[in-house]
Amino acid sequence: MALASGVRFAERALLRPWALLRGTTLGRTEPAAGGGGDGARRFGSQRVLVEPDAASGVAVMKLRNPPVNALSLELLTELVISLEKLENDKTFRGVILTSDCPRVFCAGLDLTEICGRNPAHCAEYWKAMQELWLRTYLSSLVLVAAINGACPAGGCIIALSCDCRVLADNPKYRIGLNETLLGIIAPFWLKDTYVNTIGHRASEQALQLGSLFPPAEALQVGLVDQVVPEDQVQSTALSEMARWLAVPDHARQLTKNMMRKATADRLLRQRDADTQNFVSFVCRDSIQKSLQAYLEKLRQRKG
Ligand SMILES: CCCCCCCCCCC/C=C/C(=O)SCCNC(=O)CCNC(=O)[C@H](O)C(C)(C)COP(=O)(O)OP(=O)(O)OC[C@H]1O[C@@H](n2cnc3c(N)ncnc32)[C@H](O)[C@@H]1OP(=O)(O)O
Repeated sequence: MALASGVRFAERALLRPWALLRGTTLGRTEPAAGGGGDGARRFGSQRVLVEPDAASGVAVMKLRNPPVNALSLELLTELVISLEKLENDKTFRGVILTSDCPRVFCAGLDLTEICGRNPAHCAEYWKAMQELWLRTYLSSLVLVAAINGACPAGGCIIALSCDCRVLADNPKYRIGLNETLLGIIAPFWLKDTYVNTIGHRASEQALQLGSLFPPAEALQVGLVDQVVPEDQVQSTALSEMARWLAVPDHARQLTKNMMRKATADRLLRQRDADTQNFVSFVCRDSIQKSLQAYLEKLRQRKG
């Protein structure tokens, strides 16, 4: 997507979010299969499908950026806008976040967005990543992640930003922050999110080792709240949602804010410096070589 450079992503997203979606179809509304009234209409964009149920106040948001839901700039943008749209519609109190791609929830950062790209592009990309994290982490909605596939790195961060996580019981669906194995370092706000979820010692170990946990271990360490057979992920996510929605919104929202604000504020205070750090780090020759080699390995693994 060719975006004018030099203008901050967040400013543009807040002022004219639709302008970011050149070449996408966000806002399109179409009847859901077998659906009838407004509550069954779905909307969304090319890469984010939203199935709203006005009656229950819950929307299912599906990532569909095949083959692996890598977080491209377009996907990040569309996620932020879809979430904002639901936040602004008082009909909705909860969102179930899941994948429309088989076997993968989200493969994390789209490495092609930071490999062989210029610093301006990397900066724009990183600002979009920050924006998505801030929006999800502080969302007033109840967010439940229905993790129906592999969930490494940036995928794990999206899941950790939700209020609750349900993981399908499949040994291939591993979850965790594996950045060190790519030769990169999770920034402080990813680390903080990890620590807030599984505690300091477990994070220290898992972050350094780049651990990707299979379901039983993910449950044991507290990375996910439930592990269920694959065909029960959605229904369990809905049951969890009902449990969270049974709490009065204002009390739950204020409590969420109390628990998360300090972590988010830490990034808000130094967002530009964090972007600078990211750009200067990923643009180093040595890091570019590591990323290139990792991408190459992924591509060859397939054959
Ligand atoms: C002090 C300074 C501080 C600054 C800090 C800077 C560092 C910032 C760190 C930011 C934190 C976040 C980091 C990340 O998210 S990095 C991405 C990590 N992701 C991974 O390691 C996952 C890699 N992918 C996989 O393991 C598998 O693809 C997966 C298990 C997800 C699915 O396996 P499957 O067998 O189903 O699919 P394939 O492996 O065959 O993949 C299909 C094609 O997709 C391409 N692919 C996969 N992952 C990515 C990706 N993340 N980005 C881009 N492309 C990806 C893969 O190459 C295949 O492509 P081809 O079809 O062309 O072969």
